[in-house]
Amino acid sequence: MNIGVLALQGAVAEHIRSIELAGGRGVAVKRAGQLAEIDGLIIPGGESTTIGKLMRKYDFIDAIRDFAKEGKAVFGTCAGLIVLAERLEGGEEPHLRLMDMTVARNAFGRQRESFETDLEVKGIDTPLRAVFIRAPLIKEVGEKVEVLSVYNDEIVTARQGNLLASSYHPELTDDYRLHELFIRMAQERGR
Ligand SMILES: NC(=O)CC[C@H](N)C(=O)O
Repeated sequence: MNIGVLALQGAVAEHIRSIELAGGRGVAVKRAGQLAEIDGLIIPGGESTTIGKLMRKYDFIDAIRDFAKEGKAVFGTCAGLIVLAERLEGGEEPHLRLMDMTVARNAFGRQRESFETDLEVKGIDTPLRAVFIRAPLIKEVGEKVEVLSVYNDEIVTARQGNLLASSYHPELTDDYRLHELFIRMAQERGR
């Protein structure tokens, strides 16, 4: 499976490493034309406002929306989750509007800006090591969205068909099982 990582800003090399550990081929995606060559796309963590601006500038908005509507898999991590959301709290302009969820940015506040924890995730047999960095939270989801994990009663991993989202950074540890799950999602389209 060729898995692209949107390479406009953020944690690109780390995702490529995790994709390769999970048995996929990682590709840095810098132009919208490259979407034709990949089976799944990861939108990395970083700064969502910046990623959104660059996506508009380099014509990625409609291109990624079409890619997802064809049934190809898309995975947003941290800032990437914010970019996937249909709605953002605080009246901020959403970006791709693909996943039926309302997201709060920087939802952990200053005291707990960054931390690591072990998370139960549906579909993964033992807890996943997760790194949260100024992480967003999913405040509300539509009926097509399946909640895959919660942390302190808040939703931090979710799936809607071919779309996957995590509040945390799964690429900053050696635990690449969420990348394995995503590669399986990308394979489902190929059948
Ligand atoms: N680690 C991250 O991706 C942080 C996301 C950042 N807080 C944002 O709003 O874009």
